Amino acid sequence: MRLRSALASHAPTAQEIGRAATLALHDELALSPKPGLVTPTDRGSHDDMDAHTFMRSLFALRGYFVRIAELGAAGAPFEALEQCGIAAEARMLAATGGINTHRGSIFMLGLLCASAGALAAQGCRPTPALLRQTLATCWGDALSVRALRPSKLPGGMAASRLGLRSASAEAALGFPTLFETAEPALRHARRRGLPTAQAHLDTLFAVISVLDDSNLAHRGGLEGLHFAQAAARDFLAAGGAAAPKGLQTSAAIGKEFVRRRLSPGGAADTLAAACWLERMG
Ligand SMILES: CC(C)(COP(=O)(O)OP(=O)(O)OC[C@H]1O[C@@H](n2cnc3c(N)ncnc32)[C@H](O[C@H]2O[C@H](COP(=O)(O)OP(=O)(O)OP(=O)(O)O)[C@@H](O)[C@H]2O)[C@@H]1O)[C@@H](O)C(=O)NCCC(=O)NCCS
Ligand SMILES: Nc1ncnc2[nH]cnc12
Repeated sequence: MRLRSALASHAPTAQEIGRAATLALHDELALSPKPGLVTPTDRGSHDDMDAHTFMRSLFALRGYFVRIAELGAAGAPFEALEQCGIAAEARMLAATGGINTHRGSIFMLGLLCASAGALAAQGCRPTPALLRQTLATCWGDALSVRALRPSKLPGGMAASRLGLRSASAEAALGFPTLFETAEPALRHARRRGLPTAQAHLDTLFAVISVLDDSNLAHRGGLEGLHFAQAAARDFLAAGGAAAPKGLQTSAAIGKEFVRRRLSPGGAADTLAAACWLERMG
């Protein structure tokens, strides 16, 4: 077998899996402009964090993603993943001075890295279909039980109060928004030949248009969530980032998000997870 095809077909190591997660978090942070979210030049709807906060956070998490991939490869139970995730949250909070930058990504990307580790232990590459199947097979029951537990987080409590699908519920269903909306949107944008920033922006808006983002619900209630979802649908219906006035329209939506104090943190995490899937491809 030629070296190139052999390298292309090898299962990734825990180091490669974890490194891709750290790079994917940077892919998301680097996207600019982004509606209501932190970018290298803008705090969006946040007074308590900026790009430096996120950089300190993602550096603090680089060992976590490798470790949780190793746990997945070792067939660890959910409780071990949970303890690893909680320890990572503590390191995130220590690095950010107590600011919650990546709690959602610690959860979503952590579970994806664990699934990729479990697949690699079988010599398999982490395709979207195999990742979703592995997540359900290895930890689906525990995730379903977790989703029934009342949330202690502002977003999760808002999601529960408003009858929305929280991050835990999304995980228990095998991250449908990631695998059925974000990954296809990014793949389609690449096939259209869009440059990376436009491909990522269209993917982010595709996620905002369908996700029960508990950050939006916590900050703006159902009205705020539905406003954001409708704005995202209209943006994509008008041609998205590649439309003649795409970037101006995106900036105008961002201005209105900031006026309403809206921040789609869950959509940002889902974009990062889609970037990770692409890097693992
Ligand atoms: C695992 C948990 C985190 C799940 O708890 P819960 O189900 O209650 O989750 P949510 O509150 O619904 O969401 C938690 C974070 O996940 C992101 N998110 C939001 N909606 C969704 C969604 N529908 N699907 C997927 N992910 C979603 C979001 O995280 C991002 O936003 C945060 C930053 O934005 P900001 O507005 O600043 O957020 P806050 O600080 O909360 O608001 P302000 O005070 O500033 O106004 C940041 O976290 C981003 O990542 C949601 O915030 C929980 O059970 C848990 O912590 N478990 C322990 C760890 C564990 O079990 N790990 C398992 C193995 S890895
Ligand atoms: N860039 C960002 N801005 C605000 N919240 C986020 N959560 C994840 N990424 C984020």
